[in-house]
Amino acid sequence: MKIAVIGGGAIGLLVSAYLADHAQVTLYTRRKEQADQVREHGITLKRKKNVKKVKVDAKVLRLDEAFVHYELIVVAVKQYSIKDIIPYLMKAPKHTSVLFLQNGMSHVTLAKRLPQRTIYLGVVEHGAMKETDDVVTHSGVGITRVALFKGGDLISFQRFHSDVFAFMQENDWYEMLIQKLVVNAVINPLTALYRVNNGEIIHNSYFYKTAKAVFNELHAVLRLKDPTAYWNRVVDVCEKTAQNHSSMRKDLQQQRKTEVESILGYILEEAAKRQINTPIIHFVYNGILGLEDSGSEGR
Ligand SMILES: NC(=O)C1=CN([C@@H]2O[C@H](COP(=O)(O)OP(=O)(O)OC[C@H]3O[C@@H](n4cnc5c(N)ncnc54)[C@H](OP(=O)(O)O)[C@@H]3O)[C@@H](O)[C@H]2O)C=CC1
Ligand SMILES: CC(C)(CO)C(=O)C(=O)O
Repeated sequence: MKIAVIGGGAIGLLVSAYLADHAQVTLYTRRKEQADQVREHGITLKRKKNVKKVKVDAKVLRLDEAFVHYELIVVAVKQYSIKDIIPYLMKAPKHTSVLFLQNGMSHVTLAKRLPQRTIYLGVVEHGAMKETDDVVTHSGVGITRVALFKGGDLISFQRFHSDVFAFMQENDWYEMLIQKLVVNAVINPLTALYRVNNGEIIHNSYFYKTAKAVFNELHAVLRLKDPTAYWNRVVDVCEKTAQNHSSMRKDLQQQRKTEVESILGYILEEAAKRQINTPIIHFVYNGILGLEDSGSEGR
């Protein structure tokens, strides 16, 4: 089986390295230097004390790429880069399946426009850190959940399964994405604003109150079926990743754009449609955009 992975960031490198055990993987990068590096040296995958070099082909993503030989294209760029990838996917064959692996919700609208018959949405519960263009650290072992978004179910993701890189097939893509969205909407912006590790959100009683207030607004907007279960999931992720910096905190520390638009921005759009007041989410959202704009967290 031939698989194309678009985006040589933390998740693109991680997924390419693990899928290469089961398939012929080509990584499509934005920069030529990275494609050359990966083609020449492979991907170095680090997990605890294990270091493994994996051979993976790599190319620069170009508009004349037709993706004709691939059964699956995995999209592993950030939410805000998806719009740049769409023109490439529009040219890919209709019979090639596409899997999106983003946090947040904005990609769902864009995915609807694609000509491909089969589209999957995925949620990555691993932690990954890109060290250099060809080195990735698997910093937290979790699972990857995959749900069919449209079309006939053509790929069994179980075939890519391994002990430390497991896949779980889900039935309801919306429920799967919303579960992750709620976790990211509470933890990521607050840890980034307060400049704390994930655990502090529940261990500091003042931050806990704000987290609960954000959650209550999320619940009002999304009308969560079982709010206690959703809240318990937020607490559980804070416990399990207590020492970690959230991705939004890291993005601000490194003066990069965050994914706040596709996380809180999505919630605010839904709130506006349903005419629900969400002052706390507005406050947090503007705080993140303000920090992004001033680049002040990096100092
Ligand atoms: N990292 C993690 O632990 C987790 C991440 N996720 C989600 O996975 C998604 C990807 O995140 P992550 O891998 O961390 O992000 P990164 O920022 O590490 O990687 C994004 C990659 O996309 C590449 N890219 C951007 N535009 C293009 C383009 N036009 N063509 C080809 N490549 C392009 C970038 O290239 P360049 O380097 O040249 O800019 C970069 O290598 C996000 O939605 C994130 O929320 C989910 C769970 C965990
Ligand atoms: C689960 C969590 C909050 C872990 O840090 C995450 O997905 C992120 O940081 O984006």
